[in-house]
Amino acid sequence: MTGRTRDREVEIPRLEDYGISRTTGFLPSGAEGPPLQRLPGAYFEAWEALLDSLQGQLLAGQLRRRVRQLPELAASEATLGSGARTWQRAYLVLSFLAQAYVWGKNEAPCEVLPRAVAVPLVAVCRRLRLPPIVSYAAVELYNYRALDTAPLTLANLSVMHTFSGGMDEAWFFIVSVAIEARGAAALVAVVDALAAVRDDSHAALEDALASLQASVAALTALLVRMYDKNDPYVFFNRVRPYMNGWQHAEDLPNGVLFEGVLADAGANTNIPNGRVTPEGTYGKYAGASAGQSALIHVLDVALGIVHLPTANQPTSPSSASTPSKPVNFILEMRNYMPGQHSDFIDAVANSYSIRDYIESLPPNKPSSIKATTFFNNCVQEMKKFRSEHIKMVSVYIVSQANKRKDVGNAGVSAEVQSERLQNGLLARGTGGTNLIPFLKQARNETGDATISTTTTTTSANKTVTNRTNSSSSSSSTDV
Ligand code: HEM
Repeated sequence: MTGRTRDREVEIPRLEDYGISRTTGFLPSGAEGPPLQRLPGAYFEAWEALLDSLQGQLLAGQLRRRVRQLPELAASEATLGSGARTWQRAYLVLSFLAQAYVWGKNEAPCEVLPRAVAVPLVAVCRRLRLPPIVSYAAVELYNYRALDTAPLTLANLSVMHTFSGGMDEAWFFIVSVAIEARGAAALVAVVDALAAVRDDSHAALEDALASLQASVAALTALLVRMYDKNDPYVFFNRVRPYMNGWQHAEDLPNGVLFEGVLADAGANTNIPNGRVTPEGTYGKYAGASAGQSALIHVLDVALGIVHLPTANQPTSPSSASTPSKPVNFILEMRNYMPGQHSDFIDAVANSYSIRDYIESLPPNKPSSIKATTFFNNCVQEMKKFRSEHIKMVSVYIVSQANKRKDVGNAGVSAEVQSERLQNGLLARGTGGTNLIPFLKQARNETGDATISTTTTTTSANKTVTNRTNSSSSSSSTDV
């Protein structure tokens, strides 16, 4: 051990300790198997049967009535057992029913979630350490099914549930699942890179970073496959409404009342965070977003990419002169991941800093420059991923929002309309973010993690400790 590589031993997280697979990453697999396609036994049949007919019930305008008629079933170890898959399946079923209930189909949203769904949903979410609303885990991680025994690629994936019943929505989910599966190799590379830092092994570090770069490039290649089978009009008008939450929803200003969820249950962090009433507790939660993918967070943390709170932006026309409080959307999304997965992000953050290690290498040595180049290649790939993602958001959200007739008020110039859209009217993100400026900030912050090859080190005897997130950051919004 040399002082240059570390000043004290820190832990390198083991994937298996966090329920993460070396082949499927954050997607459930392994000894407990893939996600359950149905809860076992007859007890939960009423939930499953209603989910089976979700689209039909929504179209007939009957879903809400049917939810109100559900029996009050208990979600506990006595009914769900102790294995993770039953709890994950219960979360998927209940969060889909809740989401469909609240938004309906071309109906006004409903503010009160009946106790037959609200109470078990909160119980299940407490167990999984998730908020009681549909999330990336529900629509992606716990929702996939392999068509065959082959690896989880786009050619072998299917999803079990959608809200619209359409193929565009299925493809929207499938692309993310394929990204998660391909991301498994990136997670392995991150852990290998941390071990290489511990061992002060340049060769191992270069191997790990090369693998990481290739993986991130593959994620971007998968991302752009979105265009193949997800039509932007269908996505914007038929799919995206069901991804919405009720943290900043104009038509649900109080959030949603979780009927039967009472104050004492609120001690836990995942419980509705709003007003308590005799009927239940109000909660305000963001909707489902791939910003909740732990994979991207791990890559950011491993590369020393730091995301700052989003710069002040007005959140609605009426508040145009009163900027909103800055929010760190990306950090907040860690509350919307299964607890084990956000624990893993923390464990990577608390392990060695790959970036600090490379910055501490002796300057101008070919080996230092080589390691820096491998590292920067990874950062550049992450930046490319975010650039492609911004283009995609422009196609799927900004352009679609621009086409909506009600955006173009007479007398408002096209320029002002466009600016309004960009600043978060119809183009507001699922989680209520001011969309494009926020995404550009995240992309620019990614670039900030680049290490200069001319100033590879600050001092030859600098020690590498656990992560300090030393990257400088900008909130510039150049395109
Ligand atoms: C039609 C395709 C997509 C659209 C329209 C879209 C839209 C959005 C929007 C609106 C946001 C802002 C946050 C929010 O409020 O939700 C966001 C964030 C994000 N999305 Fe997507 N997204 C798409 C596909 C994906 C995919 C497939 C991934 C990768 C798994 C992804 C990864 C992310 C990440 C990591 C963020 C957080 C911001 C960042 O870290 O740069 N998105 N996306």
